[in-house]
Amino acid sequence: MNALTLPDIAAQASRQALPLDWVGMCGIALPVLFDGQRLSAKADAGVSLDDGEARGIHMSRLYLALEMLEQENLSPALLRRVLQNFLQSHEGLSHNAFLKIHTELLLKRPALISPLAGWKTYPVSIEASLKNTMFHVELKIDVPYSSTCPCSAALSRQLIQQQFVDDFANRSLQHADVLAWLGSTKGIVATPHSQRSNAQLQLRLDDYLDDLPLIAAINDAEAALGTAVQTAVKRADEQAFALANGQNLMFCEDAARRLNLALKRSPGINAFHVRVVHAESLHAHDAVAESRWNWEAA
Ligand SMILES: Nc1nc2c(ncn2[C@@H]2O[C@H](COP(=O)(O)OP(=O)(O)OP(=O)(O)O)[C@@H](O)[C@H]2O)c(=O)[nH]1
Repeated sequence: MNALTLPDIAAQASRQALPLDWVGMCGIALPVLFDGQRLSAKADAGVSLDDGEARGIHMSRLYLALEMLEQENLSPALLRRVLQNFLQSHEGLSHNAFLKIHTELLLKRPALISPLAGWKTYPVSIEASLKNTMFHVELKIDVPYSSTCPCSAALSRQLIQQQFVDDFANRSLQHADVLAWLGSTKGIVATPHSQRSNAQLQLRLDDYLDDLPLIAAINDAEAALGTAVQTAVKRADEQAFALANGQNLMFCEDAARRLNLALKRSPGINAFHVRVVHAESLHAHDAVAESRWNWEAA
């Protein structure tokens, strides 16, 4: 076979001269480093195709630039360098570059009482863009937690009171009888419904941060919500969790307001959009609340 020059279709002129907003690849598998951990990730890498005459971009150049992510901890500076590389390798074709990395953070969390700990995953997306030299980073983080309905708790308390009236009407109260009653199923004749819930945080970062504040944002969100889902659990931990939930009744509106206040105080965040989803055990549908701060569509 002759040594032929390989045809380069991307370099041909486009039949329809038209710029494109985003061209690239989605779902590229790659390992990334964060906080010393190697994580399995999927990347979407793209550029704008501003030269409407050009047939296509050079996908392989974007793909190869992602190698920069393998050896260095994820940081705003590293993301910016990758995006700069996208643009340098598409000089004359593209003004804007985009990179989205989706991964799962693995954090070790202590039990509430026992000296145990276990791992929890947090789905995370890091979206970086370089548009006409303007660099932006946005984080998306899912934080699971537990919520107990305050309305259901009040209705349950009323039923417990009613049961007490039924069982103790016209009787002199004896401490031992009341104590035994409280320890029986009649003492908790109704239980409020509670649910595994999810806070979806979208955070726009200050421009010149050294680090991605992923762990700080998760910690701040969990502290604000109060009843993060647990990892290793012994009975003492479960009892402490039951108490924490009983002292932390919340509607989805309460959760969204708490997150709003907490994230405004969280360093490095200059805008956010929060969506909380309570996967109700009362209904087959969810209760949802959203809150935004400094947030306009990008
Ligand atoms: N632009 C573009 N390339 C595609 C698409 N689907 C697959 N490719 C392939 O991506 C491969 C890599 O493209 P390039 O980066 O242009 O490869 P190359 O010409 O060998 O690399 P350079 O010499 O650096 O331009 C090519 O073989 C393309 O056919 C597509 O929809 N658009």
